[in-house]
Amino acid sequence: MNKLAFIGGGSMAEAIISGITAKGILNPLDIHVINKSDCDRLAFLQQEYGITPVQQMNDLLAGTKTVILAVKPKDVITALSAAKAFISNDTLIISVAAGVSMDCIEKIIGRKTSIIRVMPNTSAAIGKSATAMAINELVSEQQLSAVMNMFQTIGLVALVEEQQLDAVTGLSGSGPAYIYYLAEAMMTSAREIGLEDHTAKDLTIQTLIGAAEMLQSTSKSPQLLRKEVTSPGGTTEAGIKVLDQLGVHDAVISCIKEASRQSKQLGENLSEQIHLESMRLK
Ligand SMILES: NC(=O)C1=CN([C@@H]2O[C@H](COP(=O)(O)OP(=O)(O)OC[C@H]3O[C@@H](n4cnc5c(N)ncnc54)[C@H](OP(=O)(O)O)[C@@H]3O)[C@@H](O)[C@H]2O)C=CC1
Ligand SMILES: O=C(O)[C@@H]1CCC=N1
Repeated sequence: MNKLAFIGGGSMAEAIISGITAKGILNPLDIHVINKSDCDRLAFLQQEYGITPVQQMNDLLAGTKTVILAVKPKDVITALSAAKAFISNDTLIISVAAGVSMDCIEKIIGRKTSIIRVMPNTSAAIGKSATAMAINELVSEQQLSAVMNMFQTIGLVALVEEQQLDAVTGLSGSGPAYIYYLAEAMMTSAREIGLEDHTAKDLTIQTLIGAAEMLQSTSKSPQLLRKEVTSPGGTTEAGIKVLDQLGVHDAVISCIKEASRQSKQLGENLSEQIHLESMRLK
């Protein structure tokens, strides 16, 4: 891969760019990025990572066979409609857009091409993304291997079926936000019970890192690890009792199911929009 084109230079594009430039797998100048209108953002990405900002879609897609679609689902039709004239049968489209099916992408560009749907998360910025990807039947072994390699430089990669991507989105695509939500609550409580901000922050972060690394490095289940922290009649038991009374376990399950449902909904909304547009043109 000698040129990589990003349609959309927002948070997710930055996380991927940050991760792959840090690993040096591509010359930053070979990463070309276009936005809808935010030129300041492109200038920032250029200054921070050395990418090449682009203003016109034909310039973005000239001389590349690999495009990363990194716009919000609601912007996919406009973005791909502007791109489709410059997309050929051997272009590989890598889409990170939540919920947007390969079928929708093919309908918008009006042809079949290789498509890889990828659901990374923003921890890609530090090489720690939990990424899942699904491929269509036109993706060659060489394309899959190149894209797997690229995303493996920014974290763990799992290959899944396309219909599993909504579940992935609810779990690990949105997942960092759930952990930040927990961290916010831990830090707020720490301040309220008398700790300095910097101490609360350091202890919270180290507790999250330590717990995550314990989960990764031992074969013990989360339940067993939790039991090991919980002394009968002790502090943890008192705290967890409150979480149970407040239904936090069930709330987390509902949260992930709802995020996954919304991923599906975003895809359905787009599909409906494409259908209405095709009826209008008839
Ligand atoms: N953020 C996350 O944690 C994750 C996001 N995703 C997915 O990644 C995608 C992007 O999300 P995110 O980066 O957060 O969104 P952002 O809003 O941060 O970025 C979207 C970018 O797309 C650009 N854009 C919009 N329309 C067009 C267009 N027609 N042509 C070119 N560029 C365009 C915007 O440019 P401008 O500002 O000029 O309008 C903006 O820079 C979404 O589909 C989301 O589902 C997937 C996994 C995790
Ligand atoms: O919130 C969103 O829609 C995107 C998809 C996964 C994470 N962020």
